[in-house]
Amino acid sequence: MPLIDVRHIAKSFKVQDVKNSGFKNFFNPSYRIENAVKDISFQVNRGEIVGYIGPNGAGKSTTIKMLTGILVPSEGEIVINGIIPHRNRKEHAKQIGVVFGQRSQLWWELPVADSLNLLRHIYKVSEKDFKRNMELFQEILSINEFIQTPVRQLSLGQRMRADIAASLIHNPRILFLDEPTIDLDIVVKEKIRDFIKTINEEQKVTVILTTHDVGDIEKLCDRTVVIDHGELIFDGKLEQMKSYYGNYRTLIVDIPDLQADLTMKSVEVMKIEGTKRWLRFNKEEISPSVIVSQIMSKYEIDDFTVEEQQIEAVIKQIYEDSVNVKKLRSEERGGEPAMTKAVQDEKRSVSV
Ligand SMILES: Nc1ncnc2c1ncn2[C@@H]1O[C@H](COP(=O)(O)OP(=O)(O)OP(=O)(O)O)[C@@H](O)[C@H]1O
Repeated sequence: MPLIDVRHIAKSFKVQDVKNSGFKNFFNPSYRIENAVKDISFQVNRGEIVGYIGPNGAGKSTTIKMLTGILVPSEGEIVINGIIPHRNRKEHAKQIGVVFGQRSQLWWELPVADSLNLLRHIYKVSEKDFKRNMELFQEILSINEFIQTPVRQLSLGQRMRADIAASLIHNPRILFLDEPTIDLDIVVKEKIRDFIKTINEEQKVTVILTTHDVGDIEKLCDRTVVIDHGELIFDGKLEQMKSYYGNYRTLIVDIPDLQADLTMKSVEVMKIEGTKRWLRFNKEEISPSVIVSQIMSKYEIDDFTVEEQQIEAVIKQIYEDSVNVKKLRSEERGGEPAMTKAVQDEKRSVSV
């Protein structure tokens, strides 16, 4: 049985229509329904680290809030280790740790040590477990450097380390992290990644994290779930994602004629820098040699290279809600769940 079972959840918000929010409509405001999450299902097994990613406004935080019991799904059902989060918040709180990157759960005026001590009493953590956890927090997060400092005086990196420690003080089985490395420098990012990896490997803590950082995904996530406009568009291993989105390549051509018009079917001009142009194409639809010969029939080419699709580029495209993602959603999925498509791709061992 999966540890986290999410079935057909949806979440809608009623929001006031800003277009009609003038004085005339003051006494009679109009509303629209914002469907933040639409029919999302996935399961997570114990010990997995899942990257939950997608462009801004895709519905990531809304999902995390439903998983933690903060929000009640408008439709569908979530069962986590036998508990329905919003129905049994108290019991659920004991089994989860939560970190929202942009908000602290610590007491602003208190030194970190006092906050951790308070949480220890709230959750009734034994002396032995508390001591062991504090040693681990020091070993990987170097928490002693700022343990006596009031939270309001911490740097963002220190605050995040303190928040992560606080979320794990009660040895939860599951950790939800919403943008845990946002705006942090690379040294702190690495510390946090090491820490997540350690608690996952040594204590089998299951982790779901949302992030905009490709490094977090590459270093931590066995599996990625991608959502866009509130819908699940991919669920699988990073490598599967590469082959799923991997039909795209970039041809970099150097054309001295700055006015050259490279409008072509199945080719998209992604970037222009001086005489260089980056042309993205689907290798199933057109080959680079055909593109080059079409260009050469009109213009002189000084140089050209074909770039392989890097995983960073794939993820970047997803974050940027690129044409690529939209195209796959509308043309290739044809209503079929993305996960099925990815698994089929793997079975067919589609080459990248
Ligand atoms: N409380 C709310 N009331 C109304 N609309 C909301 C509320 N919370 C989220 N939304 C809307 O739901 C959609 C999804 O928001 P959500 O914060 O879940 O996205 P996200 O993927 O976490 O985005 P980001 O990466 O920018 O944080 C957005 O259009 C957002 O404006």
